[in-house]
Amino acid sequence: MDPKESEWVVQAQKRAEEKKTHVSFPQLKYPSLRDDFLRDPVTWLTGKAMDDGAEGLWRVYDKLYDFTSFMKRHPGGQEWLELTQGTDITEAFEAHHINPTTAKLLDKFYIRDATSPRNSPFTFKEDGFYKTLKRAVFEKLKNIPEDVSKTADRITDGIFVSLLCSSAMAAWVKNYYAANVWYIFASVNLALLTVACHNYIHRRTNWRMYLFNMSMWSYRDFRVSHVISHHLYTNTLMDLEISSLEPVLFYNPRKDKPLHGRLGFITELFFFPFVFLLSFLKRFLSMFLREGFFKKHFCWHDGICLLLPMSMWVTSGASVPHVLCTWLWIVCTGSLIFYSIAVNAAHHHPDAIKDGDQPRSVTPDWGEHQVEALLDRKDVNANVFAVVTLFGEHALHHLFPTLDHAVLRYLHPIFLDLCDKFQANYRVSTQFQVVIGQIKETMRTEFKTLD
Ligand code: HEM
Repeated sequence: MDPKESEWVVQAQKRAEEKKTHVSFPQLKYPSLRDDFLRDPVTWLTGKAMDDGAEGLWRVYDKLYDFTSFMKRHPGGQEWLELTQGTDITEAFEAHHINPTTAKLLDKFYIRDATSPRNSPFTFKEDGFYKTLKRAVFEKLKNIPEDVSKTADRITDGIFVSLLCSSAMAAWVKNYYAANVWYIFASVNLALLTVACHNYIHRRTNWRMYLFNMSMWSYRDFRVSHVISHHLYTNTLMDLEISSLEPVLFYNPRKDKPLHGRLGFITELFFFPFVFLLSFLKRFLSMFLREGFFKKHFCWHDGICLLLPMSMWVTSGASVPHVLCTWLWIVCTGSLIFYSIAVNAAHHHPDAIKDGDQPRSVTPDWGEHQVEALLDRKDVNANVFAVVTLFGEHALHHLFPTLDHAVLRYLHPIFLDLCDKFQANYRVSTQFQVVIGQIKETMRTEFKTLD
């Protein structure tokens, strides 16, 4: 039986302090290496492998598979299987394959049964919300015109060209005020390009995902911290995006240190402008602290960020120090804009469930949990440009991350129908309300009960 409201708060507080289990899902142990100093993708994957019982193979539900021979042939790209070896990929497998025939391939690679229970609270029942929705979406996709996704491609390419032109102008013009206007415009372009490229990182290998690295971030790191972690274990203790922000005090979902919540809003302001730079520096720090890290985790595409200062230098003819200085300003301001968009997108709101809050079930349907862990914004969803550049259509994007953002609007009728039928807790708000909610959430110091 669910504990009463007052009992929940006491129990949850105790669990948060002990750090032996999740707070909302006490059947799961506290994630290994979660509080490691670096909290980077490598630590996260290592900790997950320690907890998942995959024995160096890949785990899907309670079976272990060896996909080594399949990795190079995987239609979604080798990288997905390379990154997840040794872990439980049930959520990743379910969320990334809409075609029901994909599951039939698993048998070919079966090795043995797992010996420990799954380290995840989520379920995927055949007659549950997510699987029912997935079947309906698979049928619906057959009737959506193929060129719909070209809109997002055009928007992304346009922003990329605009970034190259505006950053070159920022370095070229001599007038102080004109240079500032171009630099701010370039920063906005960089932030919007980073968000737009996120649309491509979730999918099979494609060239636009590499443009994400123009920000100095790594799309490969993001595939772990965002795609495999945040998207699949949203707002739980296994959500790396949340845990990696905790040390900078901006946000403390566990509310076990209330002061963090209050300081959060102030520290955000100091932290946001440097996020791209900090993540770049953190990768270098990891390189020195981890044996073999460079070989395994640095790739040619980590150099893509240098294309921006190089193109500015070539096209503007300005001096190298001037180009570098302008570029750093663009990167820092772009970072501030990107983070302002990201934290005000969907999840950081008192109405979105987080670890510590009382769940409706300790073994929820995965899709229902996704819907509970976010709020959609109707004003953003009304416009395709806003959807692509402001993390719009957030609920459907979480549920079907491989679908182009521009396609998602066609799925609304069946999604709303099934939310109704399964009484999924889907909420729609406005961008303004979500910003206000984000500020309230940063100051929240209480666990939420079912009431
Ligand atoms: C970490 C786990 C995995 C991730 C993140 C992943 C990701 C992806 C992605 C992003 C796509 C492209 C989807 C699209 O363009 O619509 C894809 C396609 C595909 N993947 Fe995976 N995958 C994973 C594991 C597997 C496994 C274990 C198998 C087979 C046993 C598999 C078989 C396939 C197949 C057959 C397709 C093509 C599906 C289609 O086009 O309908 N994947 N995968």
